[in-house]
Amino acid sequence: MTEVRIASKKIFTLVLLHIEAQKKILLGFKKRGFGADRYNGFGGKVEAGETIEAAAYRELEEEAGITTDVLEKVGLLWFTFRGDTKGLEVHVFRAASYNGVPMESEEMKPQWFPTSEIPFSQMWADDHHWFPLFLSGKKFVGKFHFLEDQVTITGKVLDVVDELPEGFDIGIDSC
Ligand SMILES: CNc1ncnc2c1ncn2[C@@H]1O[C@H](COP(=O)(O)OP(=O)(O)OP(=O)(O)O)[C@@H](O)[C@H]1O
Repeated sequence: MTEVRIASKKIFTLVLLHIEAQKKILLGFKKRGFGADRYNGFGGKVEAGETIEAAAYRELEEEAGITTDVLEKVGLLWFTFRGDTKGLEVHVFRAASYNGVPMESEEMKPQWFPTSEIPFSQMWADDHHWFPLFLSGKKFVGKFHFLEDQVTITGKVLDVVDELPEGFDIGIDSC
């Protein structure tokens, strides 16, 4: 067990558009910034004065050029990195339908994938742990501790829950 001291947190959203009837999911190839050159859902930092849900709708539109009528909150993830006292709290949402046509933005290039062919080798290392829970309609809470390389996971907790907590506490954690 390693002790991790987290002094502050940043809140992010992550939206996954999952069309269950067609067994497909929309991901975006991130062209710049944090997580560049990886596929991910659409999302970003929650801005001051904005609700987390509003940020999720906004980022989906900004990054993928589409809107959705309903977002369901399905997951809460907590990422920490060795040598960094900042925690990343990611609120994961599911969209089951959308309006418009997915379009490439400055940040993301959207691409559909069959849910049986999700490109985990080109995604964040945590994704292959929790995507199966997402795809099977579960709600989940996960904590992942990474090395500085942002690839190696040295600590992991992942639980299926009935109700999602509001967020994570900063302070001392072990993993
Ligand atoms: C560590 N393991 C991780 N696994 C899966 N997803 C992760 C992640 N860590 C961050 N994410 C997501 O990556 C996006 C970053 O967003 P990011 O581009 O930094 O934000 P935003 O669009 O506000 O940035 P700009 O400042 O405009 O560039 C955001 O959806 C966030 O939820």
